[in-house]
Amino acid sequence: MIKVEGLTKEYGGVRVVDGLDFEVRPGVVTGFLGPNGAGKSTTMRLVLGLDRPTAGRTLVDGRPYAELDRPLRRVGALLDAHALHGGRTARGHLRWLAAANGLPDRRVDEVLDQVGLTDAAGRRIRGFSLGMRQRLGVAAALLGDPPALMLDEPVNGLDPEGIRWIRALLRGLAAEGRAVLVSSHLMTEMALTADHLVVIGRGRLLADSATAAFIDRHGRTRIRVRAVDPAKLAALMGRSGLDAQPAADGAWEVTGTAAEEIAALASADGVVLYEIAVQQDSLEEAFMRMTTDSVEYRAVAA
Ligand SMILES: Nc1ncnc2c1ncn2[C@@H]1O[C@H](COP(=O)(O)OP(=O)(O)OP(=O)(O)O)[C@@H](O)[C@H]1O
Repeated sequence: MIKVEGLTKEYGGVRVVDGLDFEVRPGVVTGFLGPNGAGKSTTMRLVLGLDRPTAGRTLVDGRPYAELDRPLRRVGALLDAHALHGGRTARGHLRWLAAANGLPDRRVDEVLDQVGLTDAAGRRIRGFSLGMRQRLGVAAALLGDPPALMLDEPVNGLDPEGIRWIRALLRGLAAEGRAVLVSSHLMTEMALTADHLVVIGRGRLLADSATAAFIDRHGRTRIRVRAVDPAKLAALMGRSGLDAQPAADGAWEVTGTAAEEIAALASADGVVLYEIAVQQDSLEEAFMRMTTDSVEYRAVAA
């Protein structure tokens, strides 16, 4: 379990993380979302003790990172896939990490296999594609078989097959009871991967809820209807007082009411419907709706 308590970080008087409180629970993939510059990477760096908080604290298994004995066994992290020593081989890099953390050498081959890099194990990292570097970073995070994982943009640079692989991996790790925190800008991917979301903007907590509940709360639900006689439907929509907008294809989109109510209205008016569909906003739409203020603030500040 990872805990963030009253976490605040200022750089040169600018507050980039502002009183954050949240938990990353075991058995769940928690998506960490926020517009560019919201403070996600800074928060992860603070959890890993790579920087000091201005106020507040972060805990891994109830202890600050600096107090962890063999930290790779407690929390694995993928931060910046570029920050690798290019002259080393993949296996050499992992062996060095394993040795530094008192981990057995056999873990190196296990994690290379787990991330699909066995065939490239003897190659120098400088020749790796971004996708291969991401896989190597994931291997390093898994090396200590830790109960908690933090991955910053792990799908960055991965092809569709790689993205599916990460999704399955993260879900599998959570299913094993691990706490998984993952940031990404790919909303469709997050909607498929994360059970829970922590959303921040300007360093502050904007939402901490189940993914489905977040979409319910911040997204809109539209009922899309089409009738055999479009003119009759248009007249009904005009009279109904509903929040209805015509779509380009002759359909109408209605918000703020239930599908049953529209069906009943149409039936009472003799309007024959041949399409009635409930459409919910995607995670991306819900996210954009909730973070607009945050984005605007930064645009002005910039
Ligand atoms: N070492 C540093 N010195 C000064 N400012 C910093 C430092 N690290 C981060 N910042 C600033 O803190 C803010 C938050 O950055 P951070 O990288 O944590 O955001 P992010 O949410 O991860 O963004 P992105 O989605 O773009 O990766 C940014 O305005 C950034 O410029």
